[in-house]
Amino acid sequence: MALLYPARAPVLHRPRLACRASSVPWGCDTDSSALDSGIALQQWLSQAGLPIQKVELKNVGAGGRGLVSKRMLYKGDRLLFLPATLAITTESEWACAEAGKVIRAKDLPEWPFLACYLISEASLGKSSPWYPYIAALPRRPGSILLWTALDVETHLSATSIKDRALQCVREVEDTFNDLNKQVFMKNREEFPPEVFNLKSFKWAFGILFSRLVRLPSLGQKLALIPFGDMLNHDTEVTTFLDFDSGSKSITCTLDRGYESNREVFISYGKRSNGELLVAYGFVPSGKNSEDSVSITLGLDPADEMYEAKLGTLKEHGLSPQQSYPIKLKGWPVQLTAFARLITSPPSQLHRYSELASAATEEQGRRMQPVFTTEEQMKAYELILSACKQAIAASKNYLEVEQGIVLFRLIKEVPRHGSLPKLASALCESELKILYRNEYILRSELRNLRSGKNSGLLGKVGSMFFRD
Ligand SMILES: C[S@@+](CC[C@H](N)C(=O)[O-])C[C@H]1O[C@@H](n2cnc3c(N)ncnc32)[C@H](O)[C@@H]1O
Repeated sequence: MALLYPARAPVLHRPRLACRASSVPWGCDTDSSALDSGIALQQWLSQAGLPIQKVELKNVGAGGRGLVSKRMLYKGDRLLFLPATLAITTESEWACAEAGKVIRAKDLPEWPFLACYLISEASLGKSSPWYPYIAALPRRPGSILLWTALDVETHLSATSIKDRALQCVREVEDTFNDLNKQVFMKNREEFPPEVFNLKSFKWAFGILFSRLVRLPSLGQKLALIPFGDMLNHDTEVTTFLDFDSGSKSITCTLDRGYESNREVFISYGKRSNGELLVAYGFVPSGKNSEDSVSITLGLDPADEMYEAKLGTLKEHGLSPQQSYPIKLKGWPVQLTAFARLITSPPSQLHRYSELASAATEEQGRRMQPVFTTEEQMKAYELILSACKQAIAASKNYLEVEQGIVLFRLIKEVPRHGSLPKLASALCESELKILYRNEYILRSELRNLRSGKNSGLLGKVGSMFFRD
């Protein structure tokens, strides 16, 4: 691939393999040394060409460190102007050239490539040109990778993100196992096991999950942006980091003004609270209009039309179990179509294909299958029962957890990290969405039974939302 911009590391220095530090993890302890290493990072960046900033690194409470305005900032102001050479991408030069040569020859996807790069540079300690940056990275990056599979099972079972969380942990482990077999074990001199192991891989992936950004102006290229990655997320903000071809630097343009000494935020993308927990290890406390709960419906194996429905679903690229995101404003039209198919009697065989098509992401946006009142009611009853089950699971988790918290307070048993707290916050935000949808569904069903159109759904048999 052609070089998009010069990608040399700031200080060119090629350490020998023997320089690798043997212990993992790297980075700083966010409770104590975080701000010091962050300030050292700022000094290093200024020497390497980062202009004087309108924001400075400070402790900001819930978000750990963040960037705070040094003076009044206005909508449209641009921040950072970080020279592109100070961003870590797949084009950055490897301080350990031998390891870089092996990895480049494997033509890896960006994520595992960058994970290997980060481990390689981190293990070189001060011999890596990125040392001041790596020293300021959290030793325990907040992402689901800090959790064990048992933690996820214990604390996220009542939430709709559990499967995604488990899949995420599994995929990172599988990627490590593949690389270990295919690359590390075959090149032990460049990839010693005390450095390239599952623990360091999870650390690197945790850093990538919680800090990597896509740069739209560079064809969605992935990059770690020192200092820019100290910006915390706000669900209402739309500002994002990008490469600016005029200044040949990474900047962001503010979508709003900030008074002096206020934390400045960017957006990590449109994500539900569950997705933020999995990738970034936090649940936002305020409103999140992108928040959603995944509702899963499935074909009933006892349905006499099971095979016919299954075949139709397959034809449309759907599985016998499908998950759809429901939001505060309601559920997607595709979910109604899927529920309609599941509840369809044999006499409706001729409509199965139409319903399966309307249950797909693509077609659901355009199609408006017409339902009779009775058909609509059956579909809503099914969705309502899925909501009720999810509500019961969340309430149960919160009750048990609150009981345990009381027990912990009495016994002064330390909590295991903040997992229960995060899981409880997620359960509470999911419950809000579930209760709202339960309310809408009940009202709709009441109105359908009495032959009234509630106005909540607009036209009966029409849509709820089409994103
Ligand atoms: C890109 S880093 C931002 C810098 C980070 N605060 C630090 O001290 O290194 C992303 C991490 O910041 C924290 N974070 C970002 N936005 C947050 C928010 N709105 N609430 C709580 N934590 C947040 C999470 O730990 C997340 O994994």
